[in-house]
Amino acid sequence: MSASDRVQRLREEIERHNEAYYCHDAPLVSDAEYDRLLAQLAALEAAHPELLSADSPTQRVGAAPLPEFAALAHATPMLSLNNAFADDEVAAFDRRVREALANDDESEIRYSAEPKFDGLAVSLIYADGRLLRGATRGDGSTGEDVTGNLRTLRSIPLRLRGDDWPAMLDVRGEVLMLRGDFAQLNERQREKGEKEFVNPRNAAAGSLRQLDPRITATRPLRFFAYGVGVATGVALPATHFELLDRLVAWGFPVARERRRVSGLAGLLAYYADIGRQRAALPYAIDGVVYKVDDLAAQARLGFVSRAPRFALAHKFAAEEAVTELLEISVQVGRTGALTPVARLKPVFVGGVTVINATLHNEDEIRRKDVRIGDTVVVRRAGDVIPEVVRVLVDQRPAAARRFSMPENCPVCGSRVVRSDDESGGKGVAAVARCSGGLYCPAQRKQALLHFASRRAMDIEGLGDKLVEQLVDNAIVRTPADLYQLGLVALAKLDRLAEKSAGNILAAIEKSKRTTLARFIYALGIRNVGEATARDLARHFGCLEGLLAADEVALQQVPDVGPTVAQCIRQFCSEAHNRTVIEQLRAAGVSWSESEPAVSSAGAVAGKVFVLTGALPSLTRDDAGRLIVAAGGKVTSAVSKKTDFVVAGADAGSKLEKAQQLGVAVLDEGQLLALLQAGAEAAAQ
Ligand SMILES: NC(=O)c1ccc[n+]([C@@H]2O[C@H](COP(=O)([O-])OP(=O)(O)OC[C@H]3O[C@@H](n4cnc5c(N)ncnc54)[C@H](O)[C@@H]3O)[C@@H](O)[C@H]2O)c1
Ligand SMILES: [Zn+2]
Repeated sequence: MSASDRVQRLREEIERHNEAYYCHDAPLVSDAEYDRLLAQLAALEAAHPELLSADSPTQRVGAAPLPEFAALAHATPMLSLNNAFADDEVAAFDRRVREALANDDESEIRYSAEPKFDGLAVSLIYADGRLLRGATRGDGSTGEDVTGNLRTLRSIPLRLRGDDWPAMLDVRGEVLMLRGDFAQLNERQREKGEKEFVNPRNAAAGSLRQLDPRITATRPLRFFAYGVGVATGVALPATHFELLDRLVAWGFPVARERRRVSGLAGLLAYYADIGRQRAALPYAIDGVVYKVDDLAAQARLGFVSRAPRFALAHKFAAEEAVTELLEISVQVGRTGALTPVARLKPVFVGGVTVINATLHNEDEIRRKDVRIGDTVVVRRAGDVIPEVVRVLVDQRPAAARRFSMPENCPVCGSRVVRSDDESGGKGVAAVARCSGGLYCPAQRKQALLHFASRRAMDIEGLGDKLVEQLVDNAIVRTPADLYQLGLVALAKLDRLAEKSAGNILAAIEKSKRTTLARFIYALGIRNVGEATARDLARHFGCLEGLLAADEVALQQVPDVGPTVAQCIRQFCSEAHNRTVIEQLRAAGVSWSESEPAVSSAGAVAGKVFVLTGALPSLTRDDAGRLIVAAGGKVTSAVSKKTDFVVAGADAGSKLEKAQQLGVAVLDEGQLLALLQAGAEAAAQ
């Protein structure tokens, strides 16, 4: 293809993206991809100056205003900024400024440094201190009149404060949406079944460019001022930094993070500092902006076609990039949850090369309609795991394939089951899990630690480090293997002296005598905690009864609902788990078949207790055991069903809740008295 054809193609493609981005607030590609295309075009035009034309996207700002809005001509143009990504580009900028201002090399330039807001630029015209008109940037010389919409923003003063303002003032600044507000807006849009926005910038632009200001009024938009276009009638300060102070005095919000810095070192230090704060800032920024602070010097430096010479945008590495999704594979986590992971064509994003990105779960894949072979937008922000944000559907190849979760665990082959799950703040989502909890290598360490924990089989000394070594050296695969361990194998492990190896073997041996409740709890069945395990043990009396029970039978047990019943059923019907249970029993793990009869006559029997705070002499576990032995029940959350809250020192929200609900509150002494009374009643 000839250079002229390539230039033509690129211009058409870029114009298409400009229209989608600036006119419809719905970009088709990531900013990084767009910037790449623009850089390609600029490079071609530089190599072939004869192809350069004034209407090239490299020479213009933004896009023409939409005809739906009245056009508003800017008295002084609203320009873009020259961009830099690398430090040496910043050094070149600083050098150019010094040369143009004929500074000798000794004195450093003073700059005003500010965050680069990722929103959209507007101009606000004040006449005699009152907001007269407001417009978008448009193509730089003509914008869209959005006065009515801008009036709905609380952060834009309708009247200027003080009385030293210019008779005519053109304030330049950015309209944006705070990240928290953006997330909430998208949540609402999703609930209403309306279009979600790709990012805060597009949400802000789409919200401001509404034909009906009443809609804009419902959108959480903010304004931050960063400059002045025109000011008549009063003398302005000598520096940009002081001009920002003046804007504050007139009632405008400006960036709190702005600083005055000197020379190249000052610029780069500021860039690094804001880069560290970036993820914690309430608004999205895509870099920082450096401006020569001295306003007279700014005027001398002037402008090139589409940007001032006195300013530079130093951008952060793109947090989003576009790449190809080659395959979807499945990872099994410590708790058995299956996570689909996108295998990507390597792409540079957020400062590193990314080859995998999470797809979270099957619902997310369906919601985003991600298919194998798709071109996708990948985001990596801060230290967050890279994720697939969305698909560029118009680039989908015919051969793209849908993904479905495997029926069997890719690690151990056990059946995969789906259950509703609270997944970290994202609400309820159907999570696919491997049901081979006792057998699955992916879940081994977790399962063993739980099995050995104090309230389960109580194997003293079998902690994190040891489990790690036992599993990594393939000495132990399932809890049943623990009972086959010998001194020789154990003593070979790092840092384990013969004596402590002996202690651990003794602890393992001792754990063989247990109770049914502990054993059930030790199995680590999802949603079966200590209290439920106890209820199950009491209800069925023997393990065989539990293993044989169907979901209906399981729901006869107090507090066992459909979800818990289903979890138990799935666990017990997985053949791999049954094998491990048989091996455990064969190794000698045992309990007396009917649990010790519980007293039921006392004041405590059948009552529901919640323990909170530190008791003076009993540990919380001891108190719990005493209550259970007396036939009571211990739960963790206070509700209307709670009979007593036992509160010690530093009791917090649970005590408050009890007081709200009018639940009786006991101290340790009162609890012991109640237990005593219960025991006496039971003895009669
Ligand atoms: N994804 C797409 O399809 C697509 C299409 C077009 C443009 N874009 C993106 O838009 C951007 C280019 O647009 P641009 O020409 O507005 O350039 P720009 O956003 O890189 O820089 C100029 C703008 O910076 C803003 N700004 C923020 N903080 C500022 C501050 N403190 N002082 C001065 N100005 C500040 C102003 O709004 C100004 O108009 C690029 O990031 C590009 O990737 C993307
Ligand atoms: Zn598995």
